[in-house]
Amino acid sequence: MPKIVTLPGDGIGPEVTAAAVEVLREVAPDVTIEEHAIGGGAYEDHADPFPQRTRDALKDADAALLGTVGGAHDSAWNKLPRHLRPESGLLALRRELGCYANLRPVRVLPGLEHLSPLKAEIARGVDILIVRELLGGIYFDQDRRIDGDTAYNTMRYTTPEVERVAKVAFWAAEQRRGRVTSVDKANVLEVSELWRRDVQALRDRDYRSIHLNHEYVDSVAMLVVANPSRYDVILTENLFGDILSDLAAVIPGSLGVMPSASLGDGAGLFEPIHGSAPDIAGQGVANPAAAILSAGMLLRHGLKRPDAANHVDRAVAIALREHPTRDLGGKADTRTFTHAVLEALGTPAVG
Ligand SMILES: NC(=O)c1ccc[n+]([C@@H]2O[C@H](COP(=O)([O-])OP(=O)(O)OC[C@H]3O[C@@H](n4cnc5c(N)ncnc54)[C@H](O)[C@@H]3O)[C@@H](O)[C@H]2O)c1
Ligand SMILES: CC(C)[C@H](C(=O)O)[C@@H](O)C(=O)O
Ligand SMILES: [Mg+2]
Repeated sequence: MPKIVTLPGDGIGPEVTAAAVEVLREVAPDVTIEEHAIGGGAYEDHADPFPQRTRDALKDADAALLGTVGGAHDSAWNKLPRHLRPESGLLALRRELGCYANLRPVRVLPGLEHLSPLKAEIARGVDILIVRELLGGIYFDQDRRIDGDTAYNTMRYTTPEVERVAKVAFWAAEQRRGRVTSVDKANVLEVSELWRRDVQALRDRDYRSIHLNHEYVDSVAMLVVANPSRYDVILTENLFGDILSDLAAVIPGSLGVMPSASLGDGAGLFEPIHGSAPDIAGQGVANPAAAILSAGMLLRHGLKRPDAANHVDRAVAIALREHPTRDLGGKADTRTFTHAVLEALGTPAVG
């Protein structure tokens, strides 16, 4: 029996994870689901944002489903030594699982372009996959410190790190429209120069059927919202991918519909890309679509159950059409939306 570890975390994390778990129980009733602590709450209870008990539970898990971690800007958690902060728990989790490739799909489903603040003709049919490198770059380099009134972080990548995530992007493009745009800042940064060189060399050696081009991150930040249909797969490093994926959430209309899958050496990690949304936490109004779609990605990539995954995607699309949540300009709260998904799961697919 497959085992899934859920890590609800902080803020709206428990609210959206509960919705995703309801959906998982419906479409995969044979799966064992075990809940564990992470983030600020875990620090409060266990003095560690990624407690040993959570690490142990992950050892024999087939996949992990995360909610969100972190507090508001004025939270006392932000004054803790960095390794004890909620976000450090999440970064340690990603490292523990060896999840180096973060897949962040950006899709405007048929008939849902009205949920986008962009013109319908720009949003219609958008289907981008952002492949974000997740274990390297400026996030993880240990050459970092605050030294009086000077602070340092280091962006460093090695060829093996670039190649392993680029392979995932090329593999994904092979299942899609065969195009990869590698995003960097090679006009300024040596790290990007190496990134570009290695991605191009890998394409020329092993993926000659893929159309690869290179663009600068500042330009992509404009083009991805001005003309999103020009992109198929976007491959980029950790920090650029973090920023571009929140920006790309504008296309479908909200961070609340943006799921992700983090893949690598072992069990995958599945999580919405949004944060703990302290401004709405506890009100029961968070959009659980991103968490439910992340459970769908877990079924697809983690448990290799594409039929169940498609079933979930379709149910979420119906619920978004009929009961959009407040972040999308609708009225549905978390409960109403989740009910709508569960109801849609019960109706047979047409066509
Ligand atoms: N993966 C994660 O756990 C993760 C990701 C991003 C931010 N964070 C943390 O979350 C905290 C808050 O960060 P932030 O405010 O910059 O970003 P955020 O993503 O939490 O919120 C940004 C805005 O989007 C809205 N929003 C986000 N998700 C939503 C949803 N599902 N439904 C409706 N509205 C939603 C919020 O209400 C807010 O107005 C910080 O502590 C940050 O470090 C965690
Ligand atoms: C909370 C933070 C560590 C995280 C990141 O920067 O990767 C978040 O912003 C995300 O996008 O998952
Ligand atoms: Mg982010």
